[in-house]
Amino acid sequence: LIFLDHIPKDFPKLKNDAFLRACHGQETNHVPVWCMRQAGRYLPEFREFRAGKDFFETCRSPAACCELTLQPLRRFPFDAAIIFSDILVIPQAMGMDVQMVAGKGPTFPEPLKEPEDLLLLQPKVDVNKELGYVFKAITLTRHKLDGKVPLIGFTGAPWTLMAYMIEGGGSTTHSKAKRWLYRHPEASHKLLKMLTDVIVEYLLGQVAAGAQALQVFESHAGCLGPVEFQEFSLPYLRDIARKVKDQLKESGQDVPMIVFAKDGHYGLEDLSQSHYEVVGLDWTIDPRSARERTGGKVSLQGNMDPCALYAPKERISEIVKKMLEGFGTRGYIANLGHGLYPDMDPENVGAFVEAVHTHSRHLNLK
Ligand SMILES: Cc1c2[nH]c(c1CCC(=O)O)Cc1[nH]c(c(CCC(=O)O)c1C)Cc1[nH]c(c(CCC(=O)O)c1C)Cc1[nH]c(c(C)c1CCC(=O)O)C2
Repeated sequence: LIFLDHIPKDFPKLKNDAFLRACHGQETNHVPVWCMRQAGRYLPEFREFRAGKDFFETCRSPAACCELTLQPLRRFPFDAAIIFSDILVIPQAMGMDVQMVAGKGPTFPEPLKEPEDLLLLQPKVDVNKELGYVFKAITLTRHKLDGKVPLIGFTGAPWTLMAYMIEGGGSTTHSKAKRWLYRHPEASHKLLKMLTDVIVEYLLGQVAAGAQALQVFESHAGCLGPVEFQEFSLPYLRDIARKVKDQLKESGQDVPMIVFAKDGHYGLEDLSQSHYEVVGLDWTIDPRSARERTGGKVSLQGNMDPCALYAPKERISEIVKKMLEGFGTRGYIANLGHGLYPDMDPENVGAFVEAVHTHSRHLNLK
C-alpha cells in the first residue's frame, strides 16, 4: 500500500495516553472518557458554525472538520477526540448521491433496489482521490490537537452501510435491506465484500494520515438476529480488523481498534474474539455480565444510557459510580451507549466527564 510510506512523523508528542493505555488493558490513573457525537448539535458553538452550510460540504472541508473536532475539547477534559465526519462518505465514494436533509436525516435520492443496481457502483474506489479530504482533515486535526489527546478515526461497518444504501435513509424495520439478505444472499455478500475492501483501504489511509485509534460503527446490528449477524455482519467485521492489522504490522504500527455493534448483545462473545482490542457497548447490557461474557479478552467501552444525561448532576454522578464499579477501572473506557442528542445540556456532559474522572481516581486509590 502506497500511503503507508507517507506517514507524517512530525506530530506533536502525546501528553495524555490514558485512552490508548486503556484500549490495551494497561493501568491508568483515571478511567478515560469520551462521548459518541461529542462534536454535535448539543453545543451552541457547533450549531453556530454549521448554520447555513451543507452537511457534506462541511465534511469535505478539512479546516471545518478540524474546528468541529476541537470544539468539545475546549469545553471538557475528554480523553480522546473523534474526527468530525460521517459514515456515509463511503457510499458517496462508491458513486452514490447522499444528501443530509434537515429534520429528516441522511437521504439517498436513488437507493439500491435490485442486485443489478450493484453495477452502478464504482468497482474500484481510489480512496486517496475520493476520500483524501478526510485524510487531510485528520492530519490537520492531529497537528492542531497538539498532543492533548489521541485522535480516533472511524468508519461505518459493511452491514450498516449496506442498510443505508438500500433503505435510502433511516428506517425502523430495515425491511428493504433485510429483504436482500433473505432473497438475494449472493448479491448481499457481493455488496458487503465491496464495502469491506473500501473500508480496509479507508482505515489504513486514516492511520497513515494520523489517526491513533479506529472505531467501526455497526449501528444497525440490532435489526439482525444471531443467525443473520453470523452470516452478514461478523465475518466482515473480522475481515476488516484482520486485514487492517496485518498491513499495520508490516509497517511496525499498533493502532487499537474498537468495534461498536449497537444492540448486538447476542454477539458479544463473538465480538470479543474478532481481533478488536475494544468492544463498545450500548446501555442494554449490564457491565458485570459484559465482563463475564467477554472473559477479560478485550477492553470494554460504554455504556451509560444517553438519556441519563437528562437527570440532575448528582444522579448522573451516582449512575457513573455504579457503572465504574460494574466495569472495574482497568481495560475500560467510559462513554455513552450511543451518541449525544441535540437537546442535551452541555453542563450535564461536563458533569458526566467529571464524575468518571473523580470516581475512577478514587476507586483506583482503594
Ligand atoms: C448511523 C451514523 C451516521 N453517522 C454516524 C453514524 C454511526 C454512529 C451512530 O450510530 O449514530 C457517525 C458519525 N457522524 C458524525 C460523527 C462525528 C464524530 C462524533 O461522534 O462527534 C460520527 C462518528 C457527525 C454527525 N453526523 C450527523 C450529525 C448531525 C447533523 C448536523 O451536524 O447537521 C453529526 C454531528 C448527521 C447524521 N449522520 C448519520 C445520521 C443518522 C445523522 C443524524 C441525522 C439527524 O439527526 O438529522 C449517519
